[in-house]
Amino acid sequence: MLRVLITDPLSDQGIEQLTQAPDVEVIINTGLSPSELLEAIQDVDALLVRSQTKVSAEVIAAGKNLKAIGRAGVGVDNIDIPAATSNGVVVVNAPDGNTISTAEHTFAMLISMARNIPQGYRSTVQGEWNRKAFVGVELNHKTLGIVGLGRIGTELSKRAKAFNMNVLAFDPYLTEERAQKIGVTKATLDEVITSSDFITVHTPLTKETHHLIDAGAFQRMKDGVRILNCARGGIIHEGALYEAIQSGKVAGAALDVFEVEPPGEHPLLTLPQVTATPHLGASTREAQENVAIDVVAEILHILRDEPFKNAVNLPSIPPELVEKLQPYQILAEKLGHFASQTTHGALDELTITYSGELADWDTSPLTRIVLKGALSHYLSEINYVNAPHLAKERGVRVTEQKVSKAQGFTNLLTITIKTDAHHEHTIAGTLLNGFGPRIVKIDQYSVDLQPTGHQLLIHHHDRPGAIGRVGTILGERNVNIATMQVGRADIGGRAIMMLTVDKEVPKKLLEDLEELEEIQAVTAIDL
Ligand SMILES: NC(=O)c1ccc[n+]([C@@H]2O[C@H](COP(=O)([O-])OP(=O)(O)OC[C@H]3O[C@@H](n4cnc5c(N)ncnc54)[C@H](O)[C@@H]3O)[C@@H](O)[C@H]2O)c1
Ligand SMILES: O=C(O)CC[C@@H](O)C(=O)O
Repeated sequence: MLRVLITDPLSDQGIEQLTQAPDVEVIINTGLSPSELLEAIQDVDALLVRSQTKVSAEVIAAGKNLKAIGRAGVGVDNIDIPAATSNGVVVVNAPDGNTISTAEHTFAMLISMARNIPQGYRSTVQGEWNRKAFVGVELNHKTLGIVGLGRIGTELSKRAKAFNMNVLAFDPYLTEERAQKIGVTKATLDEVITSSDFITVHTPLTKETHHLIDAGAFQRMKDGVRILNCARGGIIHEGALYEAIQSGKVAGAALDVFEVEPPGEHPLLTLPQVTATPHLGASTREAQENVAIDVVAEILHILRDEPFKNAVNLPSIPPELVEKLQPYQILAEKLGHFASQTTHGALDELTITYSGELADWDTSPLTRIVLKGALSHYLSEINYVNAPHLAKERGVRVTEQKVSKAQGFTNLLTITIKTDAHHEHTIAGTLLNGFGPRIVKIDQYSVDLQPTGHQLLIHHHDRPGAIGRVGTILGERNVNIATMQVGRADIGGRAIMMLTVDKEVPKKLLEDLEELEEIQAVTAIDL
């Protein structure tokens, strides 16, 4: 049974998907203290959170069975991603489900700030009728500066244009072509800062964006500028914003997020120019349903070893590529696993050559899988999330090569492995239409082998009787040979036998085979 722990409030629709899954046990435990979380995480396969639960390195390390962390929403700054990666835990989020809600919320805050709606409401319910104190500004022809033109920034720009605003956007990944398509003006950060009447941030909180809008930036802004943050507390320096409002430079600020949440008795909240909401950007029925459904579907895919798309600590793969590469997954993993079992010593270098149709695709996901296969011989806690990280940590040099010719095959995946004991082996495999994965080459020998079960790779001299003697010894010890292939470099020279046997071959039997005069080496390989 797969155990999924939910520690933040999640929409019922998402939870239902889990409770209806016959292979899943759902544990809902919200509002846990850090020590309670350390206890609760111990034997679960997946953890589902929103933004409240702090998923620290300690929490991840305590999750001995933890395979996936799902974030019902976009921002994953409450999750220690490097710790998840090195522990082989996939982190998935639900990046699309709350985009519209957050863009609408930001726009709602923008209009209400321009027209002093919260201030006017507060005054009116207090019995005042003060029409002079709350004179606002129009949005028409004003400039909105957007920092971060991702999903939310883009949706916001559409709403701003509908109100006849000029939109300036700064995003390091924004091309001129995309800016034109969206209908915004591509700008530098400085242009956004110096030319906007309203400035809104929609970036993630990273080392680069932390305090991106600081005292220096406020000084360069237009007098009477209005500021919005519906992304993450910390992108705007709160102390500098306070000073800029006090000095009259900034006419208003609308904040949905704070550096520390809840902000408590925050100085900014004492200022009448500041309107605030308690991190409500994604708080609509629709957004919460969307993100819960999306993230639960992803978690189920991961736990069931099915393809998934929204991993934060894995590069995203376009669906059409997932479809193309999926049939190669078993081949890639088995080849990696095979190659590592044929060598002695610590893995030093791994060269993966993609030939034929494979040469035209982005094969980096297959490289992860080859690495996982190769390293699983050495490391038990390996998966395709942490495989590149663990390979790098151990100093394994990984090289990918692409060759359009595939030696007569439509596709060919070749792995060359070198160890510090100067062992080098090459193994190649292909995907045969209708027949699945096949190993077709071991070093210089051509073979045709299904990469499955217990295998014996025997290096020997090509002499009469050698094959018979191996068969006799195996038969005497009750080891049944299912298939056998022989390959040789030249008559009477070096040769290999590749045997598929029905059970694991005991070490003593391997040693006895090696005692035979014609035999040079015997390696048991489990695939
Ligand atoms: N208030 C809420 O409830 C709420 C809801 C959803 C998302 N969010 C937050 O909103 C933010 C944006 O979400 P999104 O879904 O649009 O994300 P996104 O990934 O689609 O967009 C982020 C954009 O920021 C850009 N960016 C990164 N670093 C930058 C930098 N230094 N300067 C300028 N641009 C930079 C990226 O290129 C990207 O285009 C995130 O921080 C997310 O956590 C808040
Ligand atoms: O869980 C929430 O409501 C906040 C979500 C939001 O901050 C996000 O980054 O997706």
